[in-house]
Amino acid sequence: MKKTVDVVGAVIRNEKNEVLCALRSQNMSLPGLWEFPGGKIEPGETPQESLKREIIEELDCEIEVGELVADATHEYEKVIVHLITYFATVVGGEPKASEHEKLVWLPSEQLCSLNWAPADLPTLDKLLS
Ligand SMILES: Nc1nc2c([nH]c(=O)n2[C@H]2C[C@H](O)[C@@H](COP(=O)(O)OP(=O)(O)OP(=O)(O)O)O2)c(=O)[nH]1
Repeated sequence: MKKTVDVVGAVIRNEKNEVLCALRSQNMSLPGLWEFPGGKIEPGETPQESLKREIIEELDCEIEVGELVADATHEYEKVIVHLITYFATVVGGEPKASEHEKLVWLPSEQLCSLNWAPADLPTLDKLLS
Protein backbone atom coordinates (compact mmCIF):
# COMPACT_ATOMS: atom_id res chain seq x y z
CA MET A 1 0.00 0.00 0.00
CA LYS A 2 1.19 3.52 -0.75
CA LYS A 3 2.31 5.69 2.13
CA THR A 4 0.36 8.88 2.87
CA VAL A 5 2.41 11.88 4.01
CA ASP A 6 0.91 14.91 5.71
CA VAL A 7 2.45 18.05 4.27
CA VAL A 8 1.85 21.70 5.02
CA GLY A 9 2.51 24.60 2.62
CA ALA A 10 2.55 28.38 3.07
CA VAL A 11 0.82 30.81 0.72
CA ILE A 12 3.00 33.74 1.75
CA ARG A 13 1.67 37.11 0.58
CA ASN A 14 3.48 40.46 0.67
CA GLU A 15 2.11 44.01 0.96
CA LYS A 16 1.59 44.10 -2.83
CA ASN A 17 -0.57 40.97 -2.52
CA GLU A 18 1.98 38.91 -4.46
CA VAL A 19 2.44 35.22 -3.59
CA LEU A 20 5.80 33.59 -2.92
CA CYS A 21 6.38 30.64 -5.27
CA ALA A 22 9.25 28.18 -4.79
CA LEU A 23 10.89 26.03 -7.47
CA ARG A 24 11.87 22.53 -6.31
CA SER A 25 15.53 21.86 -7.07
CA GLN A 26 17.16 18.84 -8.68
CA ASN A 27 18.07 17.47 -5.21
CA MET A 28 14.42 17.33 -4.16
CA SER A 29 11.62 15.00 -5.14
CA LEU A 30 9.41 16.48 -7.92
CA PRO A 31 12.35 18.52 -9.31
CA GLY A 32 11.48 21.46 -11.55
CA LEU A 33 7.96 21.83 -10.22
CA TRP A 34 6.73 24.87 -8.31
CA GLU A 35 5.29 24.60 -4.84
CA PHE A 36 4.29 26.47 -1.73
CA PRO A 37 7.24 26.28 0.67
CA GLY A 38 6.73 23.97 3.64
CA GLY A 39 7.19 20.29 4.30
CA LYS A 40 6.18 17.21 6.18
CA ILE A 41 4.33 17.49 9.49
CA GLU A 42 6.34 15.79 12.25
CA PRO A 43 4.62 13.71 14.96
CA GLY A 44 3.29 15.89 17.80
CA GLU A 45 3.26 19.11 15.74
CA THR A 46 0.22 21.10 14.72
CA PRO A 47 0.22 22.02 11.00
CA GLN A 48 0.86 25.64 11.99
CA GLU A 49 3.87 24.69 14.14
CA SER A 50 5.28 22.58 11.29
CA LEU A 51 4.85 25.40 8.86
CA LYS A 52 6.70 27.94 11.01
CA ARG A 53 9.53 25.45 11.57
CA GLU A 54 9.80 24.48 7.89
CA ILE A 55 9.88 28.11 6.78
CA ILE A 56 12.71 28.91 9.20
CA GLU A 57 14.60 25.83 7.92
CA GLU A 58 13.95 26.43 4.20
CA LEU A 59 13.70 30.20 3.85
CA ASP A 60 15.42 31.48 7.01
CA CYS A 61 12.56 33.81 7.93
CA GLU A 62 9.71 33.93 10.42
CA ILE A 63 6.05 33.80 9.41
CA GLU A 64 2.70 34.35 11.00
CA VAL A 65 0.23 31.68 9.92
CA GLY A 66 -3.30 32.78 8.97
CA GLU A 67 -6.41 31.18 7.50
CA LEU A 68 -6.59 27.79 5.84
CA VAL A 69 -6.49 27.93 2.03
CA ALA A 70 -7.02 24.30 0.98
CA ASP A 71 -6.88 20.77 2.32
CA ALA A 72 -6.54 18.14 -0.39
CA THR A 73 -4.98 14.80 -1.20
CA HIS A 74 -3.11 13.85 -4.36
CA GLU A 75 -1.99 10.38 -5.32
CA TYR A 76 1.48 10.42 -6.93
CA GLU A 77 3.11 7.34 -8.44
CA LYS A 78 4.91 6.36 -5.22
CA VAL A 79 3.25 8.33 -2.45
CA ILE A 80 -0.02 9.96 -1.47
CA VAL A 81 0.42 13.58 -0.40
CA HIS A 82 -2.13 15.15 1.92
CA LEU A 83 -1.36 18.86 1.50
CA ILE A 84 -2.81 21.52 3.81
CA THR A 85 -2.06 25.13 2.85
CA TYR A 86 -2.41 28.31 4.90
CA PHE A 87 -2.06 31.99 4.14
CA ALA A 88 0.99 33.47 5.83
CA THR A 89 2.93 36.71 6.12
CA VAL A 90 6.59 37.31 6.83
CA VAL A 91 7.08 38.85 10.26
CA GLY A 92 10.86 38.50 10.62
CA GLY A 93 13.68 38.53 8.06
CA GLU A 94 13.46 38.05 4.29
CA PRO A 95 12.83 34.74 2.51
CA LYS A 96 16.04 33.30 1.03
CA ALA A 97 16.25 30.10 -1.00
CA SER A 98 18.50 27.50 0.61
CA GLU A 99 17.01 24.24 -0.66
CA HIS A 100 14.92 25.60 -3.54
CA GLU A 101 16.27 26.42 -6.99
CA LYS A 102 14.64 29.85 -6.78
CA LEU A 103 11.88 31.94 -5.27
CA VAL A 104 9.61 34.38 -7.09
CA TRP A 105 6.83 36.73 -5.97
CA LEU A 106 3.89 36.69 -8.41
CA PRO A 107 0.48 38.36 -8.46
CA SER A 108 -2.30 35.77 -8.11
CA GLU A 109 -3.43 36.15 -11.71
CA GLN A 110 0.03 35.04 -12.94
CA LEU A 111 0.30 31.94 -10.76
CA CYS A 112 -1.11 29.71 -13.47
CA SER A 113 1.88 30.53 -15.70
CA LEU A 114 4.07 28.21 -13.58
CA ASN A 115 4.29 24.42 -13.68
CA TRP A 116 2.96 23.46 -10.22
CA ALA A 117 3.21 20.19 -8.31
CA PRO A 118 -0.13 18.45 -8.97
CA ALA A 119 -1.04 18.40 -5.24
CA ASP A 120 -1.05 22.22 -5.30
CA LEU A 121 -3.81 22.64 -7.89
CA PRO A 122 -6.70 22.81 -5.35
CA THR A 123 -4.81 25.62 -3.56
CA LEU A 124 -4.37 27.46 -6.87
CA ASP A 125 -8.08 27.06 -7.59
CA LYS A 126 -8.90 28.66 -4.22
CA LEU A 127 -6.49 31.54 -4.88
CA LEU A 128 -7.95 32.20 -8.32
CA SER A 129 -11.62 31.88 -7.34
N1 LIG B 1 6.51 21.52 0.77
C1 LIG B 1 5.66 21.18 -0.18
N2 LIG B 1 5.64 19.89 -0.62
C2 LIG B 1 4.78 19.60 -1.59
C3 LIG B 1 3.93 20.56 -2.17
N3 LIG B 1 3.19 19.96 -3.15
C4 LIG B 1 3.57 18.66 -3.17
O1 LIG B 1 3.14 17.78 -3.91
N4 LIG B 1 4.54 18.44 -2.23
C5 LIG B 1 5.17 17.12 -1.97
C6 LIG B 1 6.64 17.05 -2.27
C7 LIG B 1 7.14 16.02 -1.28
O2 LIG B 1 6.84 14.73 -1.78
C8 LIG B 1 6.27 16.26 -0.07
C9 LIG B 1 6.85 17.27 0.87
O3 LIG B 1 7.92 16.81 1.50
P1 LIG B 1 9.20 17.74 1.67
O4 LIG B 1 8.97 19.16 1.33
O5 LIG B 1 9.76 17.37 2.96
O6 LIG B 1 9.99 17.21 0.44
P2 LIG B 1 11.32 16.42 0.42
O7 LIG B 1 11.90 16.78 -0.90
O8 LIG B 1 12.12 16.66 1.65
O9 LIG B 1 10.75 14.97 0.46
P3 LIG B 1 11.67 13.70 0.35
O10 LIG B 1 12.23 13.75 -1.03
O11 LIG B 1 12.70 13.86 1.44
O12 LIG B 1 10.70 12.58 0.59
O13 LIG B 1 5.05 16.84 -0.58
C10 LIG B 1 3.97 21.90 -1.71
O14 LIG B 1 3.26 22.80 -2.17
N5 LIG B 1 4.85 22.15 -0.71
